Amino acid sequence: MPRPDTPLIIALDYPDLDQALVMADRLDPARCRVKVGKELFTRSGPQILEALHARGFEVFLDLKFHDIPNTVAGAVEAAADHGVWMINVHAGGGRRMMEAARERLEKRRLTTHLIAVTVLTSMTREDLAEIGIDDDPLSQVERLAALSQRSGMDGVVCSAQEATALRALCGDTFLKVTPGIRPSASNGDDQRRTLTPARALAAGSTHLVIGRPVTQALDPMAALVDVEHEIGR
Ligand SMILES: O=C(O)c1cc(=O)[nH]c(=O)n1[C@@H]1O[C@H](COP(=O)(O)O)[C@@H](O)[C@H]1O
Repeated sequence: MPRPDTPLIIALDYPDLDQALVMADRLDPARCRVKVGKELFTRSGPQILEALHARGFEVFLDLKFHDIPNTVAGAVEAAADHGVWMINVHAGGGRRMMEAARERLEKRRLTTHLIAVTVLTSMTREDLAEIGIDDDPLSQVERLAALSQRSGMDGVVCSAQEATALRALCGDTFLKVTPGIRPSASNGDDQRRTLTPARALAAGSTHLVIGRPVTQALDPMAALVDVEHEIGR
């Protein structure tokens, strides 16, 4: 199966396997990747990964591990053993945690992409202040992205609003996976640091994570085609 030549990752945020697969069956694995997150994986377990792989999809398993180094290294190894395309940890777990995750994958020669979440796209400067970080999201994202790169991550999750700054800081090949993508007509839901698909790509995002604007649309496929047109695909 050739790698899909697309930056699009569709978030299958559904409460069970059946609903997720109804959506997956309407998508083309040559035109997008899919993301399995905490709710779906907690309900369905690895079965959903097998079902998506059988349909030819590359899967981002988004479980955002954040724990002591030894625990995260084991969790990352278990996730990568499912043969997924990408997995993630929280950069806030620190250098030793990220290095332990990277070392475990290297020891096992597992080639899944390993990236770190910087500042969640739902968070604002005020949210950061409430957890004791008196700084703007961009500065905190830059700090965590630099640490992630030094700790052996392949890239980060950030808002597309920070992608241009991270391109300058970490280079073109460092992955910038950006959720919080909102076509101009849609509302932001619980997201706070958003950008449209076209502006996100122009800013330097390497991958766009899109959930509700597609999955909750009256016609999900039409919504996806609109996004593809917007980014010139
Ligand atoms: O790691 C993620 O994927 C993630 C990080 C982040 O900072 N913000 C964020 O929204 N996400 C995920 O990206 C998806 C965004 O979905 P929508 O807001 O519905 O487009 C959800 O599955 C989130 O769990």
